[in-house]
Amino acid sequence: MKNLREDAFKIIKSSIDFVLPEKAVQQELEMIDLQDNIHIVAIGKAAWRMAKAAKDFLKDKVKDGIVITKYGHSQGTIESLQIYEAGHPIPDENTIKSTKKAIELVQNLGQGDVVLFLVSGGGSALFELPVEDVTLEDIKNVTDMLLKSGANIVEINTVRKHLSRVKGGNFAKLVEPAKIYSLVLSDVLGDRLDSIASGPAYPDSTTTEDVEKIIKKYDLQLSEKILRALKNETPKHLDNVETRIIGSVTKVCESAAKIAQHLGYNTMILTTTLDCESKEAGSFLAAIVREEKEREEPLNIPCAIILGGETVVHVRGNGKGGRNQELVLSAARGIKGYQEVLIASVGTDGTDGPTDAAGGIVDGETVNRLQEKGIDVENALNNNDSYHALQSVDGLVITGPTGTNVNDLTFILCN
Ligand SMILES: Nc1ncnc2c1ncn2[C@@H]1O[C@H](COP(=O)(O)OP(=O)(O)OP(=O)(O)O)[C@@H](O)[C@H]1O
Ligand SMILES: O=C(O)[C@H](O)CO
Ligand SMILES: [Mg+2]
Repeated sequence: MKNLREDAFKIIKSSIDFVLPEKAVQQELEMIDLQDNIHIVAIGKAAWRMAKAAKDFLKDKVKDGIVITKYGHSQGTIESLQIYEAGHPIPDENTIKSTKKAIELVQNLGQGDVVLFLVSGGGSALFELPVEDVTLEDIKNVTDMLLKSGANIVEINTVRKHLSRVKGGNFAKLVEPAKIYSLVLSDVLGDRLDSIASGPAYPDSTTTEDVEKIIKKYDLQLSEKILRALKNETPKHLDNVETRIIGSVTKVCESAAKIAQHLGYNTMILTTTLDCESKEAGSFLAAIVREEKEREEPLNIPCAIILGGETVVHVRGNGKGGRNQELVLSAARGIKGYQEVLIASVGTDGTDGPTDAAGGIVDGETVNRLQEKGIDVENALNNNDSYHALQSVDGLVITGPTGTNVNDLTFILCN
């Protein structure tokens, strides 16, 4: 007899453990021949763990460095490094303050110096100094607007890059003539290096014309001042950068599949590039569950069907939630009444939207339980209030910050 819920938590925990940054950072550093006097700059939700791994491996070769991560994501001091925490997903004063410190650290370096740049998702909010005339308040407003617009992360970052002195390759320019080795933990589908954390040390493939298209597509209401600032073009060529990807959503899907197999499920990775609306992904997953229960297709049961990616939410209500929570709540509608089924979805960083949950988990009883509590699923979805709905039926997955960030893992278990 399988306990699907227990198995789901095992799959979540073990597959996230598998993509923690330590091993990946070390393996990569073993292959690069770095001299002494290394300067570390680490940004993103996984910055602390990446920097700690680098310092533990390189030891006294590290001269100095700086870590900029989200509030609650650092785990103490690291010798020779300054540690900062800042606002995410909306940048704040500490974002600007710590970014200035990072610039101070690198701007007077010479040709023989090396910056080890450790990049992870979340970096866009945590590493920012706006172009002239644009204020932190402006950046906050534009970020909020973009995050709620339904634009995907590549589009969001296309706009952000053109308002920044560090994004879109501009940081690499500030580091010149020193060299940058960049190790990247990818949370962008397709691992687009100029999008991950808005590519501070990668030649930017997006242009001011792309920005204009995005503004039109999402009907973004921007002031004259911002529109003028968005005419800044980003660097298209960089000579001082070498970049390597050390982890991605594919890896977390592969490890989830391995664990599910080990737990006795027939297993399939359906996609590693799920990118539609969260609610629609939920409906689609429910349809797959029904197919399994009615016809045992595409896999014989017990089965685990695994998806990786990053769905999007058009936030229209004023509730609390995240894309993973919204996905499973939507899915709950389509699996109502089915026994021995489960759908889970989590952000591998441990935070889904502006909530303390990593994601959510639902089964065939979820909708009935919500009804008993007097909660209407459609209302909750319309108000983007998946967090409170799931909370009332023990449907939240809470891991705390995990120290990694390789996008979202979603899976179905059927027995
Ligand atoms: N009430 C809500 N319900 C559903 N989704 C929401 C809600 N409020 C915000 N969001 C979504 O949460 C997202 C931001 O949260 P989160 O930290 O999970 O993003 P992220 O993409 O993982 O961040 P990063 O990519 O910078 O690591 C926004 O894109 C927004 O669409
Ligand atoms: O920080 C960001 O821009 C996103 O997490 C994508 O990397
Ligand atoms: Mg992310």
